Amino acid sequence: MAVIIEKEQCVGCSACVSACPFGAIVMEDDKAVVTDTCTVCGACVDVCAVTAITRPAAGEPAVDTSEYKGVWVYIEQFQGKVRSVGLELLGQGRIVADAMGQELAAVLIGDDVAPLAKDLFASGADKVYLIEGVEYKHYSTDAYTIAITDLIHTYKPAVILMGATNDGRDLGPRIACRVGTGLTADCTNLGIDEESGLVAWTRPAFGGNIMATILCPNHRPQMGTVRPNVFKRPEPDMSRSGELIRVASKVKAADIRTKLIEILSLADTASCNLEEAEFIVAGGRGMGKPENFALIEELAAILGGAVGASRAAVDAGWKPAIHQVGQTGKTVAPKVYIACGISGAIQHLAGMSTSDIIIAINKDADAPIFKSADFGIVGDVLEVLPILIEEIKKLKQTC
Ligand SMILES: Cc1cc2nc3c(=O)[nH]c(=O)nc-3n(C[C@H](O)[C@H](O)[C@H](O)COP(=O)(O)OP(=O)(O)OC[C@H]3O[C@@H](n4cnc5c(N)ncnc54)[C@H](O)[C@@H]3O)c2cc1C
Repeated sequence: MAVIIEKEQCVGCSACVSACPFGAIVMEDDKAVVTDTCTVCGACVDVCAVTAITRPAAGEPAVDTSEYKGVWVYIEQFQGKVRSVGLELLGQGRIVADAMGQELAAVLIGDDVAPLAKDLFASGADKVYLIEGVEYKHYSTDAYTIAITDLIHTYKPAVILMGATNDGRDLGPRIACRVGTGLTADCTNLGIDEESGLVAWTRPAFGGNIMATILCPNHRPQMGTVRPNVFKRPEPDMSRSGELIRVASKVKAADIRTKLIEILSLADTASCNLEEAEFIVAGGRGMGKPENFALIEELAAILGGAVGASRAAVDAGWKPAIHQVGQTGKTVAPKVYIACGISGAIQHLAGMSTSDIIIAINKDADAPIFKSADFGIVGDVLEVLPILIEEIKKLKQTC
């Protein structure tokens, strides 16, 4: 008996090879392969970030799925402010919970964050599980993993939704491994599978060439990370209230193996903070060369927004991948999205079509982007952008 490696899921990072104390995992064609010397110690399972490795089912206790009830949303907060993705997921979690006939709960962890609970009730939560303590003041993998894993063992939720953010991508797979369930990472949609009543998690697969819908029938909780901006935040109803459940912290200082040295101000990274931005100015191949992105950056800075890029611009090395918007980039939903020299390929639209207002600048009047745009300017982006920048500067002076 050996651990099971799903070759399709394996990303070839070889973390499992390094973690295995018995040398029982080897790389073959850039994929991990397990050999007969595997003792099923689980060291590889713990380090696999994409949950490609599982322990064999034989001998494992069967999960009684009927014991698991309720839909949970992990609420990410930073410096005492709830991140938008948590509220977006509460909105969709409410729909899922209602369809399953179950309660919706928010999991809120931090130092002195209890006042945030009222916003979570207002956004649809029936319950808030609150874990407070100085050890949770800043996110740490160890403290938050221990806290949520313990909460799951105690209260047994049926479903857990997390943002596919840096923190959620760190926490989700780790917790899923600890509680012995599966995780669908980086979902772009979710709903209920009518036949089974299970959560149907949808995510791009095979490099974005197909959309896969994934079910988790045999293990609990059903877990997934969902990209920010996929769902709209629900309108808060401040008359709603719910049950606040305070849970004692079991984390000790010695459990936390990392030390926070410095928090870099968001101002330093504002231009690539696409998921939270209200204004995004994005450039594509039509910008012509990397130097021309200075216009995009200038307009974004004047608007206090972020800089986006199409995959063509990223592939050309004009902008780092962190700026890419689209199916294999970030999903964004700003108030205003200005697409400059971007044709409007379906894979780009997949990441920005829920923006409130889309403005397109393109020299080709037949470019597909105009079909999705609220406002279109047919013209050379290198002529239009300087005029736009000057006019907005003038407007700002008079306001
Ligand atoms: C599996 C897969 C995943 C993908 N994921 C993504 C993704 O996440 N994000 C993404 O963006 N793409 C993605 N793509 C690529 C996508 O299909 C397109 O190739 C890409 O979006 C095109 O980028 P673009 O619009 O900048 O370039 P082009 O399609 O080349 O369009 C350039 C546009 O600029 C206009 N133009 C040229 N010069 C000027 C000028 N001087 N002034 C004004 N307009 C001008 C042209 O008329 C044209 O419309 C993916 C593709 C695949 C197969």
